[in-house]
Amino acid sequence: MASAMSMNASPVHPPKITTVKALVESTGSSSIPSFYNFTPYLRDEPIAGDAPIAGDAEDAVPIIDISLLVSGTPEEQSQIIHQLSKACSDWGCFMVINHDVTESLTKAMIASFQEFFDLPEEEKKEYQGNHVMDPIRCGTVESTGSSSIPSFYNFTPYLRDEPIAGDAPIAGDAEDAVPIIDISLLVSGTPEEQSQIIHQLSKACSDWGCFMVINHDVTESLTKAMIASFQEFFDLPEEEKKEYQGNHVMDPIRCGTGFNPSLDKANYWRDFLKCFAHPEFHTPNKPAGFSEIAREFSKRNREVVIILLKAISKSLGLEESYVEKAANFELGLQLLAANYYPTCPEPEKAIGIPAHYDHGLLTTLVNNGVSGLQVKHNEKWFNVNIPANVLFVQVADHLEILSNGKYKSIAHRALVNNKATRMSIALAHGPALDTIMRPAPELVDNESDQPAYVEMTYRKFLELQQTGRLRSKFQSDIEQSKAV
Ligand SMILES: O=C(O)CCC(=O)C(=O)O
Ligand SMILES: [Fe+2]
Repeated sequence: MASAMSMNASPVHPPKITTVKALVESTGSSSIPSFYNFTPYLRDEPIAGDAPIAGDAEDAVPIIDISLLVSGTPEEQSQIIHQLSKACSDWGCFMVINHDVTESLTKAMIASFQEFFDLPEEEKKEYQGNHVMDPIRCGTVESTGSSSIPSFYNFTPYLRDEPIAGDAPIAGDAEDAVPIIDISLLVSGTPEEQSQIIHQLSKACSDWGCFMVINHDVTESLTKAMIASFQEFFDLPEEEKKEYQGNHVMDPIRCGTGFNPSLDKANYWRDFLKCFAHPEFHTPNKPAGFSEIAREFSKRNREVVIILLKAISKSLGLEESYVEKAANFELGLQLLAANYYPTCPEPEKAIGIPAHYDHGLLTTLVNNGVSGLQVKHNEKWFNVNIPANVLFVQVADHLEILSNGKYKSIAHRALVNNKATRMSIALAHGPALDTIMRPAPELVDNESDQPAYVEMTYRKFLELQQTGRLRSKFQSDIEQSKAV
């Protein structure tokens, strides 16, 4: 189901292998093919902040005396060419001295730009351009006189999708720490018990962004039947599964491999099947019984989520059907996704699903007893082992948007292992596709408090995410400033 992708160079696809499962079954080798090797891409994860600051570069950045290139002896010239080669390969930058861009000309240029910026706003407007190809273009970031920036400049929701893997330390297992919510007390507890659970939910959503739900109505036997049925689907001959291959995020049934094939750099060690389960129900018509089990499983999960959304609304100080109404949840998109991670001979090199945030309101997740899920909490990765009778629930992007950032969607990823095939089943419970989602005005409560998120429909959000444009919007700004 997953969402926030952060990789966007040209994809590298394995020749003619349609699923990781087929690959594993056909090779049985002890190393993984190079196009599954994720380690080169671990380097390009951070947008900001994680690398230490080593000091000023002046003493170290190479210095190139260009006058020697122009009028030096042949030895001097080749020495400078050697220095250039080292500068370009070691640093990617250098300082040029003794050139003909005179200091006085540079000073005059700076002074002249200063004078331009000092012109009355009206006069500068004449040169306002919007397109990177406009031959003259001036623009502005207005001073608001406030300590926060207007929401339409806020790129942080999109910056947050930075980490692909590996940067944060592993802090250990999360079971002892992830909050546990006894949903039966929300349904039939005393008023005191109910408000205690609502308080626990509020803490769980704001401190962690995830929690374990116990005593719910998705029975262990139903979950087991669902897992077994997905296993049968993945065991179908490749030819039969091909029928359900879909390419577009809006295809109601989609099976494939990877994560976001139009954006993936490396291949992910994961096959998937995704079906829209609500408002319309779609599933493959094989294996036998699959559709009935999937329908019941999706319905029961949805019932749990409705209970949780009511309690979460209350925990935000809103009336209990607030989130459901704001998201038009009656027509909400529910996506049933199964992830299949075969055993991997080199698990440290590959990744099942890179770090991402889910896009709905809440995600409910179960697995087949094999671990691999990690969540990021306080800048550390925690292993999450989901017990058989527990629904693991994650806060997703649209609850973050609706709560104006009070509750944040949680970064998570799936690692692979060399011992047992892992399967997880995630249900993304989202708003209706054409409902415009924005922060609840009640949670943007005073003048200085701006809505922290841009409004858009869930459909638009999904489409932008799929093309990588939630993130590349940010990158195009970098391109523009380079192009000036
Ligand atoms: O396999 C897992 O545990 C995580 C799956 C996931 O994050 C997703 O499907 O979005
Ligand atoms: Fe996810």
